[in-house]
Amino acid sequence: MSTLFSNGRLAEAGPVDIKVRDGRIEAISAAGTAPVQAGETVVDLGGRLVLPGLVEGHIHLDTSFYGGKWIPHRPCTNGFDVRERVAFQHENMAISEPMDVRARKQLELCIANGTTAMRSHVMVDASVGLSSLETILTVREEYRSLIDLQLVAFPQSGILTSPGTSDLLDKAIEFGADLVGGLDPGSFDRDIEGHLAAVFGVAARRGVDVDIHLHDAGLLGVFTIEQICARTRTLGLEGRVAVSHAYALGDVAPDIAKRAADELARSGVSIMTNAPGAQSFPPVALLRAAGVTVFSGSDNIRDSWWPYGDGDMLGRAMMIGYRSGFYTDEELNAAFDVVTASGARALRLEGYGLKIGAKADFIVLEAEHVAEAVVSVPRSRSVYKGGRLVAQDGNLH
Ligand SMILES: Nc1ccnc(=O)[nH]1
Repeated sequence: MSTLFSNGRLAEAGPVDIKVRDGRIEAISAAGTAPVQAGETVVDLGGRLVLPGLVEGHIHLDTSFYGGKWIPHRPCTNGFDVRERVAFQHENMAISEPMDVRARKQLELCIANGTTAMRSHVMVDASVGLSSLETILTVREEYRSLIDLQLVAFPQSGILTSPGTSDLLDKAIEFGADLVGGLDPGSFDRDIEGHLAAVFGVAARRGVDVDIHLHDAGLLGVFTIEQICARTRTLGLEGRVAVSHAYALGDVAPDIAKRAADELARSGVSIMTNAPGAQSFPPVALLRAAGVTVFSGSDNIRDSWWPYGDGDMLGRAMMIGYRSGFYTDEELNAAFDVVTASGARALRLEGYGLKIGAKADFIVLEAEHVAEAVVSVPRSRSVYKGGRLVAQDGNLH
């Protein structure tokens, strides 16, 4: 089965025809030159810009209440406190719609905005066991043709301070999770080496990648990053480990951030940031210049952590650029890279990009070029997954 997408515009190559067969890009040629085969479907892209599918690299499908009733945000009582936020999360989940209903709504929002690949953290701890993972695995199956979804077994209640979690993380991988996660080894479990030994133990035993939540500020956070880098290199996991949030990199003096960036680059450890509200956040340009893969995600969409989030990774690129002070075309292109090619590298996506042999996952919208798309965030888009139209102008097809 083949489709010819005629008269599209690639960011770097001008007007093109894109031939798609069995979900993959078979050929890209100058517009008007591709021969139309008998029985082939032709889709005229009308000169619009064709961009690769957006990569949602960090989301919590199990804990959002997007699409359900509005639950007002509760601030922490004494400054940002992960333990307190997790307690609020438990309370709110108890009064929300069923998890599968909420997860579907969130997935559909993201797909409609052009996300074609996603990494979601799913709570695995003594309180919920593997039940959240079981639900999200079922939902993943339903949406298999619309989105590629990786799941991280995420110890939201710590590992050492939540007895049984270490074994649960291991079981979660057997059960279908793709990666193992972690959470603030220093401030939450108060035992950096013990926590990391558990996380990397699962990674080594099960042969899975790692993605660790690290909200810890300042030098505690930087020290934790150094320990994560050391373990990554010891196990030869370069390119397979991510630190999410890494607020600390935005707290410390530039020379300390630069040294950490060099360590991250040499260890092949990527950094995820969502350009979070009032939190300090990693210096994206400095990290990229050092060779660190920086990727992004919505993180929380309408949940106990904050009321924001719309599942639009192009809008997220704008926020990253805005908070980073990115103004030049080169900088705006860098913000776009964070939500596309860098995301694909961090997630180790197979067949990503607008090239021959890649999956035909792309979005089509009205913009002169990438830089303009990042600042204008056009709402009107067509989203193609494996060459099939899956969403149009914010609605699933
Ligand atoms: N940003 C976060 C969302 C959910 N859980 C966390 O630990 N952190």
